[in-house]
Amino acid sequence: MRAVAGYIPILLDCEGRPCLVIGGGMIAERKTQALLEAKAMVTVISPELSQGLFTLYETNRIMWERRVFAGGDTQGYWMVHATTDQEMVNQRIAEEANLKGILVNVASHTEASTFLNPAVMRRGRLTIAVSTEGAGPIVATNICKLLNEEYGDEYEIYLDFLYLMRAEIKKSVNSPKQRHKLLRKLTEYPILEEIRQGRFKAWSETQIHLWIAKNEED
Ligand SMILES: C[C@@]1(CC(=O)O)c2cc3[nH]c(cc4nc(cc5[nH]c(cc(n2)[C@H]1CCC(=O)O)[C@@](C)(CC(=O)O)[C@@H]5CCC(=O)O)C(CC(=O)O)=C4CCC(=O)O)c(CCC(=O)O)c3CC(=O)O
Ligand SMILES: NC(=O)C1=CN([C@@H]2O[C@H](COP(=O)(O)OP(=O)(O)OC[C@H]3O[C@@H](n4cnc5c(N)ncnc54)[C@H](O)[C@@H]3O)[C@@H](O)[C@H]2O)C=CC1
Repeated sequence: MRAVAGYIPILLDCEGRPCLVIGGGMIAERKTQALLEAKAMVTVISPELSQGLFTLYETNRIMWERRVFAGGDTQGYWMVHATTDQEMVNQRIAEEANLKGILVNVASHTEASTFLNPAVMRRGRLTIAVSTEGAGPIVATNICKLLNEEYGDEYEIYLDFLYLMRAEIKKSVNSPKQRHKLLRKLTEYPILEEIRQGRFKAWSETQIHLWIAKNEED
């Protein structure tokens, strides 16, 4: 058994990157959907496709090579998902990708993967990813459902506000020490409460600069 906590959670920028999904069933469809949401360029290799994948192919959202996996197929890809129902094939895909240093996820065999897909919940700029390191994917999904109730729509508005303020502070305050002070102060400001109570109005540019000027002096 693998020791626990052997993974580093990271967020990957997949935009425009060539990703390969091998297999065309429901699991391939789920992994493809996630890749498309992250704006990846997806190719599927499989003799057949699920209805959902076929629709994506017909609408030119993915490329499809209608055949079984062959040695060398992973060449040139940035990331690979092995999702066939043939464990031996999935293992071969993993070995090949590993030799080439390509990120690989094996749906049928956690230990053969170089990365795992956590359960995910999103609220605008907030992403919460939950992993059980493969022990219980359904438990991970259930924890996400609980978090989904805890972190409501107010976080979307709140993080958009923080994003804007952070960008302004980075632009107009040169000293790193001052920037840190301001960014810390900003998170102490009761914006979330204001949003929850329906009292929050987006700050104008003048308001933002006044706040920066006032808090820089303190
Ligand atoms: C290691 C990991 C690798 C990976 O796929 O990245 C993995 C591995 C395996 N899953 C298996 C089974 C199931 N997985 C799900 C569901 C999900 N699985 C996901 C992730 C992960 N699954 C990664 C670790 C996550 C973590 O850290 O906890 C989710 C969270 C995200 C996603 O898939 O993107 C997604 C939620 C979908 C959603 O929320 O919609 C269901 C339920 C369902 O499908 O409804 C079942 C059936 C019930 C059961 O078996 O528990 C099997 C056995 C296969 C077999 O029996 O042959 C293996 C292989 C093994 O155990 O070795
Ligand atoms: N990680 C996860 O979240 C989960 C993983 N699984 C695992 O994922 C596997 C796939 O699940 P499903 O999509 O439901 O299976 P499925 O049977 O619906 O789809 C398998 C697909 O692989 C294709 N295929 C078979 N041999 C191939 C080859 N040599 N080359 C290319 N494509 C090939 C088939 O044509 C089919 O499209 C399961 O066998 C299971 O081990 C299952 C549930 C959840």
